[in-house]
Amino acid sequence: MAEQGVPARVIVVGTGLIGTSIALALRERGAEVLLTDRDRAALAVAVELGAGTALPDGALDGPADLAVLAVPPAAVAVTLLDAQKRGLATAYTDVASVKALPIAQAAELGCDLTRFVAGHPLAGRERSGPAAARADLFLGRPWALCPTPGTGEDALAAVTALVRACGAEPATVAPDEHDRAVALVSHAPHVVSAAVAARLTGADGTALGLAGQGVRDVTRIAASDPRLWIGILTANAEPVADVLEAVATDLAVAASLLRDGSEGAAVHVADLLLRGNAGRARIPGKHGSAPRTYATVTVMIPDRPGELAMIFQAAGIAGVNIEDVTIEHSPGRDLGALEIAVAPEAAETLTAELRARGWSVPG
Ligand SMILES: NC(=O)C1=CN([C@@H]2O[C@H](COP(=O)(O)OP(=O)(O)OC[C@H]3O[C@@H](n4cnc5c(N)ncnc54)[C@H](O)[C@@H]3O)[C@@H](O)[C@H]2O)C=CC1
Ligand SMILES: O=C(O)C(=O)Cc1ccc(O)cc1
Repeated sequence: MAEQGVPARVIVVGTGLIGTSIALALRERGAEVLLTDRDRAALAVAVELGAGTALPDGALDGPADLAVLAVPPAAVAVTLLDAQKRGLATAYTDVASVKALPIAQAAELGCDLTRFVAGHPLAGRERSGPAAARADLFLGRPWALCPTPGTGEDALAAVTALVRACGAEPATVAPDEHDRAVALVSHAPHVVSAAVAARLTGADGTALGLAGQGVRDVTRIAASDPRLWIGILTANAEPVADVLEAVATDLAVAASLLRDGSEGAAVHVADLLLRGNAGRARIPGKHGSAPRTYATVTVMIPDRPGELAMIFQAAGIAGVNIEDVTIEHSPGRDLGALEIAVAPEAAETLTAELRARGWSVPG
């Protein structure tokens, strides 16, 4: 039985990364979840993972509390119309990364918008498909909701309950404002990441062998599915183009200043780097809290099975909470530098504990 406040019966249309992650989160809270996808293999994997059971083709014994449309942006409106014609649920939501266009398309198709609340979880991965799904994907993450003036209260309550059941924080925002915001914090960064990664297609072995954590960080999201992303970018074209033009200006100015080579030019390049520091510091920390500065403890780790687990165990014994970790691999060597972010007051305790157990903590 579903836990208190969790929608009892939910239909998920589209069992890819996001649909299956939502389904897994709901199953953990005891909800009944019915799944459907036009790709039979994606549906079969989601069922196999325990995300729910396949939605029968015929009539249901009554509408579900909620149908979640976890399909690409261009498919949201037609999928909503089809689901409403079948009477699948009493309330509907989607998860598309763009909001204004799918809502306008749904209105044009004559969908019942009183029962639809457009949504967008601000959590995801660079991998697609049900195999990459995780029940904890949305924990502590914002989830934008875009009710319109005609949205029914019951529908809003049902979708808000879904968001909370997934462990996320609902954030109400107008569709246009949402699209401008995500152009800045998600869509334009995606194109910039792709542009940097695209330079690597012509890189030789020497350059690739020298690749460190920086280029890995900047290009992580460039590994995403281009078919999904072209749909996102074209559906939010103007706001994304605005941000890209501003970034392009900064880059062009930096390039010409570097060619100039004078001391005055370097000061202007430094100004961009300082603005970068300031912008980065404004990104909220975990669970939307104010950004926090952590201390980094760097420990050299041999590439051996179980090494990381032992370090985490040592931190636990020392009573130190690990906030984040990154591993910097030395190309061609069986050694890596593990950077552990901890509260500044815990850095000394962790360093002493690791050294006492034989690890090398330089500095
Ligand atoms: N990938 C990410 O990190 C995030 C994606 N989103 C949004 O979530 C939605 C789904 O994205 P992903 O799960 O990443 O994609 P995905 O490619 O993993 O899954 C999409 C699924 O929808 C199915 N599908 C496509 N058209 C369909 C239709 N007409 N009827 C039934 N099923 C259909 C596909 O077969 C596929 O299984 C997109 O709208 C995307 O903008 C939102 C937040 C994060
Ligand atoms: O992989 C990541 O870190 C992401 O940022 C994924 C992501 C992709 C699309 C969205 O609409 C929201 C989040």
